[in-house]
Amino acid sequence: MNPQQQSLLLDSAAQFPLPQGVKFSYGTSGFRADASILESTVYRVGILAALRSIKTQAVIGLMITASHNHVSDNGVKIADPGGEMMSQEWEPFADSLANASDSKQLLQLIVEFVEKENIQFGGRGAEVFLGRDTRPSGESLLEAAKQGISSIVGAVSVDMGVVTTPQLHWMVRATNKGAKAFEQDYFDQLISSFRCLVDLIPQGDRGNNQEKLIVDASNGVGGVKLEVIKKSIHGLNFEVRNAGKEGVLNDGVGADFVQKEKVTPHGFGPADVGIRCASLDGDADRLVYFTALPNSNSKIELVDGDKILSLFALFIKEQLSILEEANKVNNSYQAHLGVVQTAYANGASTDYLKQTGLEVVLTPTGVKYLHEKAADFDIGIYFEANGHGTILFSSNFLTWLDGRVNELGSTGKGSEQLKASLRLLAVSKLINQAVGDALSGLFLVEAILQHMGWSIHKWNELYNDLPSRQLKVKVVDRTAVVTANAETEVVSPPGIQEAINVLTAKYPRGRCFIRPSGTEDVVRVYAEASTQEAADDLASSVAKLTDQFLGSH
Ligand SMILES: CC(=O)N[C@H]1[C@@H](OP(=O)(O)O)O[C@H](CO)[C@@H](O)[C@@H]1O
Ligand SMILES: [Mg+2]
Repeated sequence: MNPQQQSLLLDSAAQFPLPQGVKFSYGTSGFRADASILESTVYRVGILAALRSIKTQAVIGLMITASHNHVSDNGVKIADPGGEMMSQEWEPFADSLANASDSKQLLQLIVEFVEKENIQFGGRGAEVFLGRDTRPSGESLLEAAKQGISSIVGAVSVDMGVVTTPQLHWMVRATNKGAKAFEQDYFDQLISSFRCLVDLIPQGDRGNNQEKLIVDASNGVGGVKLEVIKKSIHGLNFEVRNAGKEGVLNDGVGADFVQKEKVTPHGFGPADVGIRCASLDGDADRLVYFTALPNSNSKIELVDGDKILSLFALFIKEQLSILEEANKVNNSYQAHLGVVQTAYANGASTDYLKQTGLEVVLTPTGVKYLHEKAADFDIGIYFEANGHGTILFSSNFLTWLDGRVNELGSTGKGSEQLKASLRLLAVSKLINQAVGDALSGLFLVEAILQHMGWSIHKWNELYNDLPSRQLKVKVVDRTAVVTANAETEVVSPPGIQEAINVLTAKYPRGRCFIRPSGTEDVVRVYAEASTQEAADDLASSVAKLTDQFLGSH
């Protein structure tokens, strides 16, 4: 690093002092905190993004959002060249940068890291795409990010404006693949692949497309984008509520609220009972469906990420079996389909998926783990119960599919196989290949429901969720809980797992695990059993146990 670069960094960093008494940690969702203390963090993540871009020789994304959290919070995270979350190898560097006490220490950390990683300045420079959600603090934090990026000589930032998190990831991925990546290109891809799926629905099966869908947009960026898409999309009748014009972001609205509270969000009333509704979170990377129950005090039937996954898996399996019929003759590609869940997936969903003959893999909580695992398959479908997920297609499989389409299209034969291939290709374009995306997920759900001719009720009846309960326990040191087997077993402190097993065995269909949260200073307890009372009981007795073993605050 030359002296000119070093003095540029020193001068610029001095304008973003670290707030007193806070410790930042790059968790499952990047850095997150009250927006008022985040300027230095976002500035430093700007530097990090520029370095990452030089290292990878590719465009990197920097997103300013705190997703479903309170409107006064904000956060920042990095998208890697393929649009995925930043490599975990760089997380410790992110942590030390964010916590460097002054500009001298910051510079020293950067100099050492640049040397260790052999980051070569003076090549093609760095390019960072910036995005932010609708939070009012986003604008000033964006300035901090720009300053961080421009403190690296030759680095440039491109402001994508107010976008959903998945849009920014998509733009990074598309640009690095040499494709067009403006917002309009994203919309065009969603709209045309949705259209393609709807046009491929066998005649006579189109039933439910006139039934209205209502989308709760959490008063966030997803609502703004849906209103734009609504102007150009055909074949779907939907209304956007909580679009951000009046209400407060994530306040009694949105996917996180609906999934946790299991009641209708603000803006929904008795007139909506029985209607198919969807809910996005604040940065539109989570999606759940619900329908309000009659005479029930706003209670809902929740159709969560597990059921979205099940719907996608069924549809894809159906298309693959059409192709496999033909493969018996052609002896060609055997696509490896797999689904990825976490321990929070409802046990009934895992049983259902296995019974349908699907390969199910569990990973620890956090999208980066699920995404990585899903990428091992030709078609890997992953979802967290909270509604974050997507479908990944391997490039080998897509190349094979393209070839199939050309072959079948030119001979005019095998129209069922041609349609199945075209459907799978359309799904690969509709669904975001970079990260879970509520908008693309929503259009895929809608296309599949139309294809199946299913109502939300029929979809919800795929299986019945086991009653479950989640609790949080504040302990002295949550890192004392060490887990194994995708967080389903505690290996330390010793003895606690045996005690959990004894309690769990008392309840029919009992299942229970504890793990330290990656985003809050708590240990989470999850329990499920055949009745709600039993699930509640099991959760509270394991919470007590956790408290006994780990001591409360
Ligand atoms: C039980 C639960 O919902 N956990 C969430 C939550 O992680 P925790 O590590 O449990 O705090 O936030 C993550 C980031 O948004 C999300 O990936 C995850 O699913
Ligand atoms: Mg989110």
